[in-house]
Amino acid sequence: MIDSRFFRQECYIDGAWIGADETIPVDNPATGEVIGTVPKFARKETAKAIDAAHAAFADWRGRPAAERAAYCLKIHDALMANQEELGRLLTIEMGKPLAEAKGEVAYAAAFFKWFGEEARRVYGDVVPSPWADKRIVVTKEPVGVVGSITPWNFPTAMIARKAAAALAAGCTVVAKPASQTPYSALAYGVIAEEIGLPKGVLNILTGSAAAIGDELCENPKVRKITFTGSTPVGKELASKATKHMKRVSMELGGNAPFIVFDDADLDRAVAGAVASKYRNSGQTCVCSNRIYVQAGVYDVFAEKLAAAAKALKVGDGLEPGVQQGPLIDEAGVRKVEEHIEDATKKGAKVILGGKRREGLWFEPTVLTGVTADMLVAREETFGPLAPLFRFETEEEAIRLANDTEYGLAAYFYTRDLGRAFRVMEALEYGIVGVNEGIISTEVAPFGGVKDSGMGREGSKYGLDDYLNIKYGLIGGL
Ligand SMILES: NC(=O)C1=CN([C@@H]2O[C@H](COP(=O)(O)OP(=O)(O)OC[C@H]3O[C@@H](n4cnc5c(N)ncnc54)[C@H](OP(=O)(O)O)[C@@H]3O)[C@@H](O)[C@H]2O)C=CC1
Ligand SMILES: O=C(O)CCCC(=O)O
Repeated sequence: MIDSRFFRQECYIDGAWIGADETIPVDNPATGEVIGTVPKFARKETAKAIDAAHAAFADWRGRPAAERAAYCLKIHDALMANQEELGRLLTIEMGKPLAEAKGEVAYAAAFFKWFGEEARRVYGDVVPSPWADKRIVVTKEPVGVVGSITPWNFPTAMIARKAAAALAAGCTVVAKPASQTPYSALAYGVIAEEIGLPKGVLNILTGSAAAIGDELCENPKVRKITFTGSTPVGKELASKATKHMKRVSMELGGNAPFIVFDDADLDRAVAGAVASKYRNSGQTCVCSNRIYVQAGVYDVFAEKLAAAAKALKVGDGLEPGVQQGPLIDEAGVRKVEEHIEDATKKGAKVILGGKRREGLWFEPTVLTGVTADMLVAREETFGPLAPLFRFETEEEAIRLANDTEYGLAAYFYTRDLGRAFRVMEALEYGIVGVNEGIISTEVAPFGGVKDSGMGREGSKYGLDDYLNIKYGLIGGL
């Protein structure tokens, strides 16, 4: 049992906490211990939450933007005031090191601040009219009830990216977190209660993913589906959402290339690769998945990366100084093993790590001699495995980097300004880090192209995903 007022084992629907007979156990990936349960709700309870959000919508959208902004800022303040406690809860259910978990809480809070500020800047337009006696007015309106489904790897921040934009825009929300990490999400219910957010504006429910997903997609009162998670589930949800022509935002899988050119600042590239690859033990959709290194610096880069990765401290995320927590579950560990096994069978060499440790930990791993025919070139590993591919020319690097159905984040390192622009423009990705391994910030648009999804989160563009445009023609002047 976790000693925290944020630890709630019931769902938050229409401003009330509701339990269930049927529950889902939740464990701590570092210890394997069951830390609690959450309700296993299905369609009926989801419909109830949707009704609550629908009933709350008219009042919420009608409030002045400044009032909605004030609530967002209160959520920001509550997250920051409880950063340590919420960070611990996140580490216990998800496994990431406490420093990263606290960083995630601050990252989540930043979205509430950003969108709270943006709420007051939802401008419209007056379009020059082609008629002397008519005027054209364009306004923006909240889309309505939003159904949000989020993954386990950023249980606090992924809800924030969606709910902050939705609430600021005037939408109400029904949020379904991942079953493996529900408590960080339910903590928003405690915050909503404490700051007096009107009931029904934010509802959080746990349970059967398929049943909740179906109700969110098929219930016509929901006007938008926003999802972060795997590409197959995202495609399924997007296709179901077409039944009622709902708006959709999809933040899906990635297969990020990380390119190191001969002219790169190698130490900077190594630091960027470590940050990008091993953040959250490799469990992010923007983690570099394929590291392409130009032939002239391949060996020295491999050596430096292995040395840096070797220094990472692996252990329970609550232990001071730990930088690599456990993976989320056994399937996650098996996927890393499978990628290593496949690569070594086809000729790759393990120069660091390569093995799991007792429990769900995996050693930070570096592979050399990796080629395009290996599994790791095509699939997202979602673990602490850095595969190094060798390339000769800029054209080859771009071709290899783009040779994937994904298009979320890409990274490259060069000191040549012309190359920086050329390669940035040639990469078919929604996000490109040039001489930078960490690209996330609430002020920039996060999102992908191709099978990595559609829509943008964060930034001034992030609000548009929650707004409909209305054109008014006023005649008879
Ligand atoms: N883009 C990203 O950030 C992420 C990408 N991934 C990728 O996906 C792989 C699998 O991870 P996984 O957690 O299984 O990702 P999923 O896409 O399965 O899960 C993400 C969210 O979707 C829910 N969900 C699952 N199935 C359905 C469904 N049929 N209808 C509605 N909602 C559903 C999950 O609920 P529940 O937890 O209850 O099953 C969870 O809340 C990872 O290894 C990684 O490659 C994973 C997480 C995040
Ligand atoms: O993995 C994800 O789904 C999101 C990555 C977190 C971020 O950097 O915003």
